[in-house]
Amino acid sequence: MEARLLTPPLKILADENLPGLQSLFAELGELVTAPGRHLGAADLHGVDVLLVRSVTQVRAELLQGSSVRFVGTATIGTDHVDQAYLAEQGIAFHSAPGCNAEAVVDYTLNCLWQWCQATGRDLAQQRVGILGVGNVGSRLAQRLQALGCELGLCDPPRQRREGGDWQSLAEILRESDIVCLHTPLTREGEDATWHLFDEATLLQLRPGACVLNAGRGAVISAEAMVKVATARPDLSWILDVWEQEPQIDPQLLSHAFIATPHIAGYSLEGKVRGSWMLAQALYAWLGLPFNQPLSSLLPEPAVAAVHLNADADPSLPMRLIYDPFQDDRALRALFTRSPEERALGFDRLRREYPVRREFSSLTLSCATNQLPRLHALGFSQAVSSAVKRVDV
Ligand SMILES: NC(=O)c1ccc[n+]([C@@H]2O[C@H](COP(=O)([O-])OP(=O)(O)OC[C@H]3O[C@@H](n4cnc5c(N)ncnc54)[C@H](O)[C@@H]3O)[C@@H](O)[C@H]2O)c1
Ligand SMILES: O=C(O)[C@H](O)[C@H](O)COP(=O)(O)O
Repeated sequence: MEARLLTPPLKILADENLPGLQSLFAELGELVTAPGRHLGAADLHGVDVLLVRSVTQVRAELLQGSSVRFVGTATIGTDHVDQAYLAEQGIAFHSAPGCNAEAVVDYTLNCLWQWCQATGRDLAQQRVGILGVGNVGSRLAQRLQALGCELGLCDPPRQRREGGDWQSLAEILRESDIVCLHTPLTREGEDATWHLFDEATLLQLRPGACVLNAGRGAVISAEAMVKVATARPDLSWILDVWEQEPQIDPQLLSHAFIATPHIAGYSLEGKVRGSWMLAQALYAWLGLPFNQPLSSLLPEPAVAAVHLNADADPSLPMRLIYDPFQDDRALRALFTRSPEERALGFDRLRREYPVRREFSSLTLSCATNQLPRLHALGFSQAVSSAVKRVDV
């Protein structure tokens, strides 16, 4: 148990891209915001609590000699934080496990649906291999299974802990039409994922397969991916994360079927839930009650209910919520510019990301027999007369 050394008023430094800051943290003291990518030791003068996103490297170089006692990251991934150093220094650390997992699943289903449409496939008929079956992977498995997809699951740490029916990476590569990567980025130990997909691994993909990476870029070697994509034009790539963000290899981008700027988890719900989970953790650490419900931070969605007519395209509600090609076009448009401008543009696209709601924010009714399939995709079912309905 960590000693609680702090009592309000506190000085809190937070990434300017965390939503809900005023409402969640302002009463604890002085709240200062800054762009996270370039935070340096000089910014931490007198700071007690540091709240970051994945773009801030939280390591000894940043924290040495600082007054910070609590670090929170409003993200699922924690590879940007040296947790061993924090523990050694007695600095409390909290992340936001699962905060944007639903958003990543929405993104993944939407992109896979688009890929199937473009290549004349039926998503329900595909065999999907999922690598990393945690908060994201297990939700994805549930929704794909409800759609009727055949699944292969690979998660060696869970396999060792729980036993049961799992596949090896080699089996996933050999048997899957679609391979989805949802592992953390780790560099040490028997499950290390850094460059887990090198040239030899990628060459084992079955003909015509699609790889989707919404985990961390460096789980696939970018160099190997360019080589294999060039040699194997039968393969498709859906990439939300990139080795060396915010720099992206233009060659790799040119091979991607869908390319997005690390926004798979960027639903409004996901981002707000991240901040809210940090507030819960900080209040608990301070020994203070925290009573703010998550719902108080979320506005009503612009469209809360949709009725699909008999001839409506069943992918319509997915596209209504989110069109990955909009993000894809915005990212590719940066590539007429210099490398420096592209990197700045990558961060700008993320900073100014438009409001995107989760599938579950939309209640569907339907005049066709598509309803069970749409509900399996994650849309809500109950139709209340109180919600605004749009007929399409
Ligand atoms: N693109 C985005 O916007 C976005 C959003 C959220 C999370 N992420 C990334 O996705 C990752 C997964 O998220 P999550 O919430 O499911 O995390 P999680 O920790 O709940 O699950 C990760 C799973 O991967 C498994 N795993 C670890 N090493 C593995 C290996 N070598 N092979 C197969 N499985 C392995 C773990 O056992 C665990 O079950 C995060 O660590 C984060 O880096 C990206
Ligand atoms: O790990 C996560 O939660 C996601 O990758 C998250 O969406 C990262 O977003 P960022 O913190 O870079 O804004």
